[in-house]
Amino acid sequence: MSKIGRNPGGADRRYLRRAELLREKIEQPEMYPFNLPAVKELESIDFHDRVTYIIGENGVGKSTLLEAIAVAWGFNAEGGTLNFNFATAETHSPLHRHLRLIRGTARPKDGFFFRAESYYNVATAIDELDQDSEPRTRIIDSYGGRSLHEQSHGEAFFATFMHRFGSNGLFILDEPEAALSPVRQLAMLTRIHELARSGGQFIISTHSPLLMAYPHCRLYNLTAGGIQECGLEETEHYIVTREFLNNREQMLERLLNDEEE
Ligand SMILES: Nc1ncnc2c1ncn2[C@@H]1O[C@H](COP(=O)(O)OP(=O)(O)OP(=O)(O)O)[C@@H](O)[C@H]1O
Repeated sequence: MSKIGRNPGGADRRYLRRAELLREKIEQPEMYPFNLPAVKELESIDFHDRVTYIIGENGVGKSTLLEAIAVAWGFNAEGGTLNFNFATAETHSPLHRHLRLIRGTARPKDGFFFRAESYYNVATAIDELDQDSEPRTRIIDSYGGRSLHEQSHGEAFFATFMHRFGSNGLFILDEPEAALSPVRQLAMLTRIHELARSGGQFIISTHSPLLMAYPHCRLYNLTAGGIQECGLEETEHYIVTREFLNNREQMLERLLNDEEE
């Protein structure tokens, strides 16, 4: 079992310090989500005061872990702020009931659980809540004023990060790069920096080597062997991307193994 590194000494500005798995209460360890390799090996995970990245192969359990942390904190399983409580499908795992969250002394003033896969449902929930409300109390105004459904996926995601995310917030983001161009991903790094400097704490699951490049961070790699802390340049995402950009011709030749047509 792995016990993930503690934060070094100094002032602790984290809202969420640690998540611990309460293994003794698990009744069916052979069932999802307890049978996921990353969960099997998890004991506790310490969060960075600015950004904690959760990375790993498709299907390793990143969304499951992030969702459990978000739900244990009080967020809606399908995403949004702490005020959202809609549910289009009850598909979230019971992992949150087996997590103990160790909170900091400071309380966040803002927060958002963003998950790319169900952001459509958040957009619908906002439209519905705004349908009968006074113009001056419209929720969408805090997202930039334009229905998220009337924007492209990338525009809607980006409007949320730029307008809705505020100071002193806890932000849990599951694959926020899903619809963002490389330029927007870089702009998102700037936004993360602004928010982190004004008291924001982020937990981000991502496949993007651009988005995982924020330097004030802790990066955890979920693998079949458990969870390992690593540096950006040790990640497969960084290594494979660099290899490809530096040796595109050779890699394509190997990948496509072209025969005369
Ligand atoms: N409700 C469920 N019941 C059973 N298995 C599930 C359920 N939801 C997800 N899984 C399985 O659990 C594993 C982890 O899924 P999860 O979505 O957490 O992976 P991920 O690391 O976020 O993947 P990706 O990078 O593709 O988003 C997958 O093999 C998936 O098929």
